[in-house]
Amino acid sequence: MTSLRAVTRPAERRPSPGDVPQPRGNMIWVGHGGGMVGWGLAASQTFSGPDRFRQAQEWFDSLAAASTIDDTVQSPGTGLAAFGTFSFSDESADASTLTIPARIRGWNEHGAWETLISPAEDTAQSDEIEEPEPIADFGRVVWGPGEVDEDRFIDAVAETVEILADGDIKKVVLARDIAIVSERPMDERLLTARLASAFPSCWTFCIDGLTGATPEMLASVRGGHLKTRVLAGSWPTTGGHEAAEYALRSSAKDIAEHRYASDSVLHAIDLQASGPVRADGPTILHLPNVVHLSTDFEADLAPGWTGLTAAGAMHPTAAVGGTPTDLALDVIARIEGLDRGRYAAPVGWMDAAGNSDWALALRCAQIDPTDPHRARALAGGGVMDRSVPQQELAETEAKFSAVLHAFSRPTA
Ligand SMILES: C=C(O[C@H]1C=CC=C(C(=O)O)[C@@H]1O)C(=O)O
Repeated sequence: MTSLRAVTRPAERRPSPGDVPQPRGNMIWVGHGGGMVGWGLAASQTFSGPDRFRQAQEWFDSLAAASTIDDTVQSPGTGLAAFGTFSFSDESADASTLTIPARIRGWNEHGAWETLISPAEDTAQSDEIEEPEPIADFGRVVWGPGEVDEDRFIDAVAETVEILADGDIKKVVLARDIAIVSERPMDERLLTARLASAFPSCWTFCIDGLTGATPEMLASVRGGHLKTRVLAGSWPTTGGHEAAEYALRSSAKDIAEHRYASDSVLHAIDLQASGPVRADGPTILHLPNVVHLSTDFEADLAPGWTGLTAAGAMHPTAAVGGTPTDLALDVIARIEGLDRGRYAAPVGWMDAAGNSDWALALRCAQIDPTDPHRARALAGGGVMDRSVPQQELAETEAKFSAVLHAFSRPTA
């Protein structure tokens, strides 16, 4: 087992996107009053199959136990920290990964810090930073149908509605994808800066080229306390926020759709909690492009649970899978026509003190690892027996507009 040495010291200021030296290969997390940017490689591991979350936790725990951590800041994310993305499906061709960068710069409401991570035997850590490559716009960006075009998505929703009419399956979440092509290589620093400023109430991320701003949190853990935000039930804000909120509040289909998602999370948290689970919702979450029904849960985790294993046990919630889970996943595998890759699965970070944020990778695009001019974005929605295919399509369009905003806004 590799052993590492992580040294964290206070920093004078929070990093700006221009401090990150490279356009791609970064680990970026921004949201809710703090953030971290990481680059370089100290250690990395891939995981696969149904057991991938537990494997990842064990790998990180053993590495942390073998490593030396010298941390004078002692805040969430300081010391030894890893960033990760996980595949949606147990059978996905995409690997799930944890990566520990060589350098992390972070900030929160208490201040800023820097962590250098190197092999334990390197006693002289260098804090020299290479000259940053200038941030460059990607020029003209075009997008079009991916593997599942609009007609195919409409057919898939209609077919699913027929299946749901039998009553055994209550809800299935179906997604479609679009292909994005840029004139010049995509720059993660620019994409995440745009997303973080346009969606301040979301968690903006870029890990392994998976880049987005998600409003949904599976497991945010601080000092053993878990917070979860479940979203399901949506209305596009194309006709204004007030009209969207009214439509959502009075839609029996969306209220039922939300209930399935929040119940699925509550059942999982009940098994993970050491005491009572507090719920707050459903309330309405306003985003620029869409409004959602939203419920927050909080609980103290029982011994043995971590943010990652809790997120893994919740996954896939009925916000991205369906109800009942197994039957819904079966319909998705038969009808959707996509490998979802890391879309709609946990994305986030963890530290050796047990703090973590594992969000659901929604409103995101995966930059092609072999061609930085290309990315694939996915978006979906909950299909119920009352769903209208054209409305579900419009919902995915509104959801796509979040990530497309980051690709399309002209530079100032
Ligand atoms: C599956 C997605 O959204 C989920 C989260 C919020 C609302 C949803 C809905 O109303 O269908 C979905 O459950 C997506 O954004 O791709």
